[in-house]
Amino acid sequence: MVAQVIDGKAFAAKVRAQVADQVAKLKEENGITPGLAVVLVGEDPASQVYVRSKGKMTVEVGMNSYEHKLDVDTSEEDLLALVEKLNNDPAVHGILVQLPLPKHLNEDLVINSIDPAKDVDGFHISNVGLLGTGQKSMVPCTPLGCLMMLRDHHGSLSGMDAVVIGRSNIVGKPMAQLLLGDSCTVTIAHSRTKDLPDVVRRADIVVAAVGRPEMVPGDWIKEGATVIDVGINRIERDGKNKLVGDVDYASAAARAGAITPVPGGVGPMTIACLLANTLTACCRANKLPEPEGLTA
Ligand SMILES: NC(=O)C1=CN([C@@H]2O[C@H](COP(=O)(O)OP(=O)(O)OC[C@H]3O[C@@H](n4cnc5c(N)ncnc54)[C@H](OP(=O)(O)O)[C@@H]3O)[C@@H](O)[C@H]2O)C=CC1
Ligand SMILES: Nc1nc(=O)c2c([nH]1)NC[C@@H]1CN(c3ccc(C(=O)N[C@@H](CCC(=O)O)C(=O)O)cc3)C=[N+]21
Repeated sequence: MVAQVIDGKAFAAKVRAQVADQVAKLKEENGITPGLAVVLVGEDPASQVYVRSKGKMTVEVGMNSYEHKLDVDTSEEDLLALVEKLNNDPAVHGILVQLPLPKHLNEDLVINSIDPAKDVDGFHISNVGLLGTGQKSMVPCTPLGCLMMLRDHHGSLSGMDAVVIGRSNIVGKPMAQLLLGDSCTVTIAHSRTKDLPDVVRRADIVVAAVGRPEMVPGDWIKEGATVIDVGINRIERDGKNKLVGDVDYASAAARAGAITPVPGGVGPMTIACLLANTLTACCRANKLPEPEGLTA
């Protein structure tokens, strides 16, 4: 089987166009412009790239972008004070604190200090609890993007066997919750999983979120399965810097029914969903109807 390529880049452009339409409508009919604040502590080069491209796309869909770049040795007190200021700023509808934070800062404490209504990453314990109990919440962007692509490709996911490799709070766990919400039979695999190849071979849907370059080979993939590759790994090959996923693309594409590429798959969808979440947060804050098709 030769897999159909799921074009995350094109899908993300469609989502952003939908967001842009709604933003224009909000401005025209209600005089409101959604605002997204992104906080970056330190100078990690990869994080700087993401923050820059988030800012650019935020402006492209007609929203206001507020970037806060703090010194690598910023104190927890100062960071919490900035979050509090953004919580109280009516022009800010979404707040994202770029992770990972430098080691001296308590990530859980900082994330849980964000107003849950502005937590467009969906990482606040209150949003995690709402998602886990099937209530309206802010849904983490990367898993939401993966779910949108899966629903678009399959229609219903009901009854499918899904294996999520990775159990992080930002990808693996919320991804599993969303798949369960769509009535998949969900297995969460991790570094202690026994017989990972056999576990993956059972899956109709494989979501790989590990952070190990090309770890999943094609012979783990059931013929015709759908493969969603979340991994973003920078490697050097033939003297060149390359971006690869957690899946060995060539061998997996030879067996899968559909597969997301890296780059151009999950990454662009993550940013599109961040903008969608900011729009949703803005509508909720102003007690306006929520955009359709942009939430889980
Ligand atoms: N495209 C996008 O928008 C995004 C991409 N990413 C990328 O996704 C990847 C995962 O990110 P994240 O979830 O934050 O990573 P984490 O490092 O937080 O989690 C990795 C998970 O993989 C598991 N794992 C590690 N080694 C193995 C192994 N050999 N076999 C099975 N499982 C293993 C770990 O298990 P254990 O818990 O037992 O240690 C852990 O649960 C990274 O490449 C990251 O860059 C992340 C966010 C967004
Ligand atoms: N609070 C927080 N929220 C996040 O959502 C968050 C975070 N912290 N920290 C880092 C990870 C990673 N992440 C990516 C977003 C977009 C691409 C992306 O657009 N990737 C492009 C390629 C980009 C490139 O070339 O480097 C692609 O896959 O096509 C990748 C990774 C969001 N994260």
